[in-house]
Amino acid sequence: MSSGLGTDLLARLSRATRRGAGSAGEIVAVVAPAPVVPAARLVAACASATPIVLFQAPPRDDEEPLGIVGFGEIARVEGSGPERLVQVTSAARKLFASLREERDADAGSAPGPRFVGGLSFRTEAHHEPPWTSFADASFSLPRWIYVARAGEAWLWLLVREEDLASERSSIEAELASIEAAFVAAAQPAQDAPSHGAGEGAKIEGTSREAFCSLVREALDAIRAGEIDKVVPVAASRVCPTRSLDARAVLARIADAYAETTRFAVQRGERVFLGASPERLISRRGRVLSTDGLAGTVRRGEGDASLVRALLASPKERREHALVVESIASVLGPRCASLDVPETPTIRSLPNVHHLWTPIRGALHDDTHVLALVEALHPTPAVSGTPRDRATAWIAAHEPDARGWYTGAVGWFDAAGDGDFAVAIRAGLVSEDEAWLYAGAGIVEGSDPPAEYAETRAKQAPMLVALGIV
Ligand SMILES: C=C(O[C@@H]1C=C(C(=O)O)C=C[C@H]1O)C(=O)O
Repeated sequence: MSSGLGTDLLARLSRATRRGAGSAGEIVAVVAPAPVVPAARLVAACASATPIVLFQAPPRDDEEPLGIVGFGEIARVEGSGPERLVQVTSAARKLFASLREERDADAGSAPGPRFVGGLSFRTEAHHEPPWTSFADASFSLPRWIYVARAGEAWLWLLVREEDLASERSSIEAELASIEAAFVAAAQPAQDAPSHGAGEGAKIEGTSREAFCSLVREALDAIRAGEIDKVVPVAASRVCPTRSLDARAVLARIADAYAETTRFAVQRGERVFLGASPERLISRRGRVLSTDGLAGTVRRGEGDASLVRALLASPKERREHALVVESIASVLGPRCASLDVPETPTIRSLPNVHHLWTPIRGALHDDTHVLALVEALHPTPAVSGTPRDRATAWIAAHEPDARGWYTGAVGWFDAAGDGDFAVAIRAGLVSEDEAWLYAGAGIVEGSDPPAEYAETRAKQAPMLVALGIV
């Protein structure tokens, strides 16, 4: 590409290393302005640098969209068990302390290096297939970090001081392929004919009858007073008739669901990717925002009356209120002010409408975004109420491992700012299979076949991205 991004970044790296004290263990981070391109398409256009991570937030009324792409890894921090996020926070803090940021004047406002990754729904001693390569919590500090914000973008390159000489040629090769990817990503979207699962692809998994009987068991537990709400999840496995290209699937879901948070985390041969409408938490300094999102209707004919019925349904409103109350009770004590609208509005997506309560607050102190994730996750939107009993019900009754589905995916930086989305409307894609998931909130009055239909509607984004519907 003619922008000279590669030459520019390499020259900055050389200058930075000449300036530096060169202490072993130090990570040098250099940054240069980069072209603004759709983040998911940049991932799709760059096949060579792995693992990949992506976090692409939607434009919201008062905020600029933020696109983050990571290629490769300079470090990975992981945690397991109940302390998983404490472990991640402390390992990340050490890495941030060893990071030396070198910025020229034209990159003074570039958002700094950041970790991107996520966490599973619940902690496990060993994750079951297909989730074996996904730890309880796992975050990448990428070697290459593309950050786009407010019509500007930058590319960071992170190198360990002691590896500079030995890695120079591989860095140059990766940079050449990333430069080529910037050119390709700037072209108008083309629907590659090879993106999908192929003619005759099979889907196997939880049958309608099996899901309905799971819902009936949930209703029994609700009637017995054990729980008020629970969110069972069903899994399906797509067996393609040709090799799947996870990056192409990602580009497709990202284009089709631009109003959602698009994300991807690659571990080994598998990429967990999706388009989530639900924000778990976003923190900038002491300002936080989150979504109460629960209560769903499938879009269809007479859309306006479907919306009115959703807003008027006591059952959907109760299901929604349980989520909002729980979020407010977790965040209330941590906040100097918390704005929780009294009535929900509607969040409309191409496949479904949801009841939505956007919540904003001001923290008392500089609580790290990961501490907020720990406090909020899992919300009753993906587990139920009371939370511990609902989660225990899920562990005892759900037939398939949900892994990171209904966990959270996001990023955090050295200041403890970050954004996390609830990891839904997502699937786990590798060359030879794709696992899709969907859940539905069950409360008293839920109708099993209607809940099953709701899970089908929620799988639409992944099915479209896989070329199945
Ligand atoms: C569990 C899922 O979605 C959640 C459940 C919802 C509901 O039951 O109405 C709505 C939004 C999400 O919080 C899913 O998409 O798999």
